[in-house]
Amino acid sequence: MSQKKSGPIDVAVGILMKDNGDVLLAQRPAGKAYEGYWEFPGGKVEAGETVEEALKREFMEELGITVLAAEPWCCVEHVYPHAHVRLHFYVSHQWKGLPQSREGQSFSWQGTVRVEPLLPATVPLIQWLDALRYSHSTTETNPA
Ligand SMILES: Nc1nc2c([nH]c(=O)n2[C@H]2C[C@H](O)[C@@H](COP(=O)(O)OP(=O)(O)OP(=O)(O)O)O2)c(=O)[nH]1
Repeated sequence: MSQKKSGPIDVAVGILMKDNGDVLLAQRPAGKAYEGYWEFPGGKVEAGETVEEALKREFMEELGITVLAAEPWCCVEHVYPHAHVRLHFYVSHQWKGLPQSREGQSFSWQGTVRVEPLLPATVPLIQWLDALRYSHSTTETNPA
């Protein structure tokens, strides 16, 4: 008999932020729930992985990017018709590589976020981003 995991599914989500405050968004590919919606890149944490390991794996798989450092930012739970998710948002100012579309998705660097629709659980995060932008020191170097 197959066993279904009860409780929320953990998802690692990364916000790459340039020194000018732009953040990278991705469009969900065809065939996934909420296809065509915009989100921050990331994906489900697999068994035996930490959230940070999942984040690094997803960024390499989806974008070909090496995340060099990322800070946990906030955690949001949301119940969709398809899943109950617990989203672990990380912010990274340090990464290596340029985003490549390895799974056919579109990407966009956004200052004021204008892409839509956004995944419902991600919408509130957009307002909170401004606080982050203003708190980040602009003295750090950004390789991307
Ligand atoms: N990556 C990401 N997922 C989000 C965000 N907001 C949000 O509600 N989610 C939800 C949508 C999905 O239900 C879940 C992510 O699961 P997913 O199916 O995209 O993950 P995955 O890439 O591991 O996909 P798969 O291997 O199962 O195909 O988290 C967000 O900003 N980024």
